[in-house]
Amino acid sequence: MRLAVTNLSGERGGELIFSDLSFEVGAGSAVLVTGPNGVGKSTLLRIIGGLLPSSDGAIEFSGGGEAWPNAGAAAHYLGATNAMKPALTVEENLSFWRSFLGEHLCTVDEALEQVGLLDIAHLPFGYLSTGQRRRVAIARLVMCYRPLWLLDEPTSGLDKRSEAKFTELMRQHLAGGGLIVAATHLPLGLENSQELQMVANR
Ligand SMILES: Nc1ncnc2c1ncn2[C@@H]1O[C@H](COP(=O)(O)OP(=O)(O)OP(=O)(O)O)[C@@H](O)[C@H]1O
Repeated sequence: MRLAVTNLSGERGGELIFSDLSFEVGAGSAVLVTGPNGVGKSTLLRIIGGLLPSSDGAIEFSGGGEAWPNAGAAAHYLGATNAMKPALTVEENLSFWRSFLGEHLCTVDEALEQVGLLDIAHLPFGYLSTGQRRRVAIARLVMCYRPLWLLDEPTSGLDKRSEAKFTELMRQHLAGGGLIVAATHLPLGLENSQELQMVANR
């Protein structure tokens, strides 16, 4: 599988944020998107995931067959807000995502075990600390398969131990032929990665 981004432009609120951006990433590899605050890293991830329209250029996802016909279908998107309902328990949130996403790799309990949160599965998501919330969102990635992981500041709020565990999970994903595009201000500890430095458009 391969993701190719060619001459991509993105805008927010009618204003051009970046233009002529091109890169490719293949199976087993990661792209780390870096650059100053506001340069458009999150915007880029959201455009690749099909959550925002591009204003120009092309995004091609090849080799995914009928199951993954485009980048949006092939992607898990881990954004800043974690995509969980605060009033539902951790277990209820992940059970919803498991039935919604399909492509099961493991059960809810096994996913929570992987991020070390099985003991708080009964708590409402809204009670959790910042780092615990992030770890529940990471459990979603390992519970249901998607070849392309789009990660927005994935280690934000994680303690050292959780960060190391997440690096291990990203390595496993890459070793299984997965792809990662991550916006980050911090190194993620991945060997098979290239950096895409975004620079201000204005
Ligand atoms: N809905 C919106 N309307 C107008 N401008 C927006 C909107 N959303 C974001 N922006 C602007 O788009 C620009 C790019 O934002 P984006 O979140 O992609 O940056 P980023 O590189 O991810 O920043 P950071 O490193 O702070 O996370 C910023 O200047 C932001 O203020």
